Order: sequence, then C-alpha cells, then structure tokens
Amino acid sequence: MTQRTSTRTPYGSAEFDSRQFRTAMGQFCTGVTVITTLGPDGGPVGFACQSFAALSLDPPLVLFCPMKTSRSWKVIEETGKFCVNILSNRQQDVSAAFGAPGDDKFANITWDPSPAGLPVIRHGLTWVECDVESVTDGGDHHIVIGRALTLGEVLQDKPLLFYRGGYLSTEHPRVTPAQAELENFLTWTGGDTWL
Ligand SMILES: Cc1cc2nc3c(=O)[nH]c(=O)nc-3n(C[C@H](O)[C@H](O)[C@H](O)COP(=O)(O)OP(=O)(O)OC[C@H]3O[C@@H](n4cnc5c(N)ncnc54)[C@H](O)[C@@H]3O)c2cc1C
Ligand SMILES: NC(=O)c1ccc[n+]([C@@H]2O[C@H](COP(=O)([O-])OP(=O)(O)OC[C@H]3O[C@@H](n4cnc5c(N)ncnc54)[C@H](O)[C@@H]3O)[C@@H](O)[C@H]2O)c1
Repeated sequence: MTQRTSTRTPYGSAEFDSRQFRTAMGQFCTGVTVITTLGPDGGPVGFACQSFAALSLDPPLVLFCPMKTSRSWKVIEETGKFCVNILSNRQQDVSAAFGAPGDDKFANITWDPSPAGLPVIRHGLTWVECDVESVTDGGDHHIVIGRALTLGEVLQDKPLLFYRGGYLSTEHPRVTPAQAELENFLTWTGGDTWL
C-alpha cells in the first residue's frame, strides 16, 4: 500500500518554500508547448510553456501564463499575436532550447511561417495561431487569453509530457479491431457498393 503523507505548510510560514510548492505542482502532468511570435524587427522569439489550456469553444479561446519578467512576452505584447506549438515526444531538445534563457533560441530550429508569419516549429503535433484578447494579473505571471485564428494540421505522433520536473512519453491509446472497423466505415470514400 502507498504511504500517504500530509503536511500543513501555509504560505508565509517558515516551512513553506517554493521547492515544496514545485514538488506538489509537479505531480500534475501536462503537455509542453512553445509559444512563439515574430518581433517587429523580423526576429523570431519564443519560450517553453506548460501553463497552456483550451479555454472556450465559442468563441475559440486559449490561455497561457508567461512570467512577468519574460522577454518573449514583451514582444508578444507588442505584436498582439502568438502561435502555440504543441510539441511531440521527439522534441525534448526543442523544449530544452526554449525552456532556458538565451539570446538565440531559434539557432538550431527549423520553422515555417504561419499565415500571419509567426514561427511554426517543424515536427510539432499541431499549432494554433492567435490574437491576444486580454491579459490578467496572475501573481508573478500574466494570464494571457488568446483568440484562435488559424489551426495547423495534426501530426499523428505522441505528445511530449512534463511530469515531476522531467519528460515522459506515452503510447497512443490502443485501437481495437471494432474501433478500426468503425473508423474505416466513417472515412470510406468509395461508392455505395454494399447496397
Ligand atoms: C517544460 C517547461 C515548461 C515551462 N512552462 C513555463 C510556463 O508555463 N510559463 C513560464 O513563464 N515559463 C515556463 N517555463 C520556463 C520558460 O520556458 C523559461 O524561463 C524561458 O527561458 C522563458 O523564456 P522567455 O523568452 O519568456 O524569457 P527569458 O527572456 O528567457 O527570461 C527568463 C528569465 O531569465 C532572466 N534572464 C534573461 N536573460 C538572462 C541572462 N542573460 N542572464 C540571467 N538571467 C536572464 C529573465 O529576467 C527572466 O527572469 C517552462 C520551462 C520548461 C522547460
Ligand atoms: N509556470 C512556469 O513559469 C514554469 C512551469 C514549469 C517550469 N518552469 C521553469 O522551468 C525550469 C525547469 O523546471 P524544473 O524541471 O526545475 O521543474 P520544477 O520542479 O521547478 O517544476 C515542477 C512544477 O512546478 C511548477 N513551477 C515551476 N516553476 C514555476 C514557476 N516559476 N511558476 C509557476 N509554477 C512553477 C510547474 O507546475 C512545474 O511543473 C525551472 O526554472 C522552472 O521555474 C516554469
């Protein structure tokens, strides 16, 4: 049986420290994105971001939370546009490159422009191009809400996962023969030969 531990460490008490908070938050497994934009000087910028979520379907909204000290955020704020690149499990190196301060995070990155010219990093699972809709205070972060404008194609690959401060991969859910048959039926483009 797994042993449970219970600690009461209210914020402000001597026992509460950021390491404890990170350890607790690290139990929540997320995907990894890289949020990019193109600066007014034409240079691409971006940062690794796990605080991303789909927010609303109608209208189609997403959110992400950059640190207030983020230099990438300053550029996104200026341009009012960003692109969310959802990483595949082949892109740990991409996450590492964009997850640490650096002056040229795009040095070894291949990308193509989205319809609005924003960086779409190659081999991601998909991407979403957005306009900044609103910005709310979130402690030492901003909570940025964006309106989705254009969606990229979806690549059939596994996601990159971030869990307990490290990377994980997962298998695709197994497709049962019955599900495969249903999928074939629903996507059949031939004539109605069975009638
Ligand atoms: C898997 C993963 C998920 C992450 N999720 C998030 C997230 O959800 N939100 C988030 O905000 N961050 C997140 N990060 C961290 C973020 O990607 C990094 O902090 C990244 O460097 C931010 O890039 P930036 O361009 O936004 O900011 P940067 O300009 O790189 O600045 C980041 C910090 O470094 C300082 N800094 C900048 N340049 C230097 C320098 N030359 N010397 C010393 N310090 C410097 C800045 O003042 C700032 O405090 C994540 C990282 C990883 C690996
Ligand atoms: N939201 C964020 O700003 C965020 C999220 C993840 C990682 N990071 C940064 O990326 C680097 C690598 O992280 P790690 O491997 O040491 O993992 P870690 O053990 O620091 O992170 C574990 C968990 O704590 C939370 N967290 C960490 N830093 C945070 C921050 N500044 N603000 C809010 N939540 C935070 C996240 O939920 C993360 O999954 C660190 O510098 C970390 O600060 C930042």
